[in-house]
Order: sequence, then C-alpha cells, then structure tokens
Amino acid sequence: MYKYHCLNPISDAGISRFSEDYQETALEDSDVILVRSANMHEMQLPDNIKAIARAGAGVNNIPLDVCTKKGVVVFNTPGANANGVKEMVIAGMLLASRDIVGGIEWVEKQGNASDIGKLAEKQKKQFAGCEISGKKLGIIGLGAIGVLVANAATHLGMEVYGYDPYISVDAAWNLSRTIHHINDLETIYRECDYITIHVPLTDGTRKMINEEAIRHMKEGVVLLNFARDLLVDEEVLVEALKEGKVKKYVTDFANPTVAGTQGTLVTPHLGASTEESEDNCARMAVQELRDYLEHGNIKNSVNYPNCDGGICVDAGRITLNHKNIPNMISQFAKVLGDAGVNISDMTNKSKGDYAYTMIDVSTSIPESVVESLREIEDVYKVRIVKGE
Ligand SMILES: NC(=O)c1ccc[n+]([C@@H]2O[C@H](COP(=O)([O-])OP(=O)(O)OC[C@H]3O[C@@H](n4cnc5c(N)ncnc54)[C@H](O)[C@@H]3O)[C@@H](O)[C@H]2O)c1
Ligand SMILES: O=C(O)CC[C@@H](O)C(=O)O
Repeated sequence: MYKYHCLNPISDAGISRFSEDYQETALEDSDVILVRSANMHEMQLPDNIKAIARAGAGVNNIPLDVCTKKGVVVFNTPGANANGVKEMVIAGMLLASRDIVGGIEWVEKQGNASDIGKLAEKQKKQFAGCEISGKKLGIIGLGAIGVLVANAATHLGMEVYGYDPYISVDAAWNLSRTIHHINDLETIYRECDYITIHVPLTDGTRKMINEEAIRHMKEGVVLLNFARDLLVDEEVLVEALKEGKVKKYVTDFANPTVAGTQGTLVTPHLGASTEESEDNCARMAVQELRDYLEHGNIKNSVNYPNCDGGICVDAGRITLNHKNIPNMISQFAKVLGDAGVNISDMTNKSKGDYAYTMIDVSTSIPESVVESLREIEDVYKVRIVKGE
C-alpha cells in the first residue's frame, strides 16, 4: 500500500487516478506529498517521504536543497496551468486599458434609477480607455505561459517583443514567427507599452524589476505580474505609480504593499484557479508520483534528472538518489557483485550536482545489500522499487 498526503486541496480529477493500492494518510505516515502553494520551508520532512509533487509550475514554496539532500524527488507540472494564466494576462491587459471595473461599479451604484440609460451615456466618458491592438507588448520569460501569451497577444493585434536567454527548443518551436526575439531587457523596457513577466522566482530573478529597470521603461507603461510578487521591487513600483511613470500594475499577488494602492489591479492568486488548470495539474502530479513510486521513473522533476526505465520486467529494481561525483557506480556494482546479485540493466542520469541510478537485477535483493548501499557516502536514498 502506498500512502499520500495533500497539503492543499487537490482536484479529484487527479486524486481519483490513484489506484486502490493508494491511501491518503497523515503527513508522518506518507510516502509522497501533493502540494499547491502551501509554504513548506519551515516544515520538518519525515524520513519516509520519497517525493513531492507540486500541482503547478512554481516551486519556490518548497525547500529544494533540503529535499535533494534527503533524496526526495520534487516534481512540478510544466504547462498544465499555462492556459489559465494566459487568459488572466489577457484580461489584465484589457482591465488596465479600459476602466471596465470602474464602469461596472458605477452602474451598480445607480441601483434601479429610471434614467440610468441616459445617465450612462453622459457619464461613460470617465471610463473610456484605449485598445491593446497596435500596442507593443514585452514578455520576459518565454516558457509555457510566456509563449501562450505571446501568440494570443499577436492574434489580438499587438506587436510582441520576447526576452528569454534560456528559451527551450520546444518553446521556440511553439512561438509565432512574428514575435521579435530580443536579447536585452533594455529594448523591452524602452519599446514596450505593456510588459508582462513570466519567469520563476529564484535568487537570480528576485527583484529583477527594480528601480533601474523601471527608470528605463516608457512613461505610462502597464506592468503585469502573474509570476511572483518578489520578482518586483514593489516599494519602488508604488512610487512609480504615484509619479505616473507606471500607469497600472496588474498583479496576481495580494500583499499589504499593493492591496488598495492607487494604480494597482490586484487579484488573489487566481491565475491557475480554473477547473481545467486544477484538473490538468492534479492529473499530471498524480501520474508523476505513481510512475516514481511504482516504477522508479522520473519525469518533470526540478531537482533530479529524468529517468525512464519503463516497467521492470526483471526480478528486482533498486534506485539510488546520490551526489553526481566519480566512483559511485563502481561502489554500487561492488556491493551487488559481492552479494552475488546480478545486474541486468543499469541507467545513471545526472542533473547538476545530483544523480539518479536505476539498477535492474535478475535475483532477489537481500536486505544487507540495501543497508550496504545506504552506507555509501553521498548516497541520499536507496529504494527497492521491486523485488523485496
Ligand atoms: N499566478 C499563477 O497562478 C501562476 C500559475 C503558473 C505559474 N506561475 C508563475 O509563473 C512562472 C512561469 O511559469 P511557466 O509555466 O511559464 O514556467 P516555465 O518554466 O515554462 O517558463 C519559465 C521561463 O522563464 C525563463 N527564464 C528563467 N530565468 C529568466 C530570466 N532571468 N530572464 C528571462 N527568462 C527567464 C525560462 O527560460 C523559461 O523559459 C512560474 O515559475 C510561477 O512562479 C504563476
Ligand atoms: O496552485 C495554484 O493555485 C497556483 C499555482 C501557481 O502559482 C504556479 O506556480 O503554478
């Protein structure tokens, strides 16, 4: 029986894909964790945890270093909620361009006034705005969301400038040919009427929209942030809103600095809150966990390499999460050889400083072998996937 624990509500479209061999349990008893935005940084991770699946894209709520050194594989669900966010970004650009919200509120205030139609015609000019068609949109980060926003904005008549020095081949293939590929952020800042940011929050991207960046932007620019609030120096941004340098700040992250501040349009982290996105993320997350628990396969991990050994057809399968340093494989082979365990297949993959080894064997695996493998320095986790 495998055991899972959910730190946030996870769509039943995914949970229902756990077979009868799975049971929801308390954190301390579980093998794997499903999470959305719950902050895990202060959490004590029980030793039995083997994997965490983030039903979403951003993993800044998960202590990756701690997990990696405990041999805990962290998955996310790339692209599964990208369409939901894309639609919010388009809505954000429209809401920032025309005072639709102000207009709706005005009508609500009139109640059932009999002359409301006449009044509306008189008052409507205060809610007028501009169209997005023909304007320049700068997109920072051309991943799953950035590409969808770029293509949709192009179809809405915008001229799109895209910046992503690390763009993946897949993303590049999916990008409309009409998009200007920009190699420096200054061009985006100088040229664009709307700028939207779609990069992960890391030490390298924290506060990338700072005083200097804003200084280079066009007067009256609209800034959209559906990625993470800490990407923007919001203290500086609020000043820029007061001065009119930035016309509107559309953000999906409510916090005391921006909530209720003049010039902001703030939503409560709604980007991925659609039935479709929640279902897609949950389905992908559960699939990743099952493939890892049942077969030892890794797909879409942010801290360990992809590894696909399919279904084990031999007597046993052992997996090891370890440091990516010389002499590890020979130590594993020696332990198995000394115990008379024959290796029938072996895969070793690495990602940066960390590696994952999958060994299929043609005989059963004695407990003493597992213990010896665990004793090897810089081995973080040893798992018998099959053949105990
Ligand atoms: N508001 C929401 O509900 C919501 C939903 C999904 C994702 N997000 C946030 O949006 C982020 C992006 O999501 P995604 O699905 O597009 O992720 P993704 O991984 O598909 O794309 C991120 C892109 O950013 C690029 N990048 C990284 N550093 C960069 C830099 N310094 N400059 C320019 N580009 C850089 C990467 O090369 C990649 O192409 C997530 O990390 C998450 O924080 C928010
Ligand atoms: O789970 C959510 O609602 C938000 C997800 C989003 O922030 C993400 O990074 O994918």
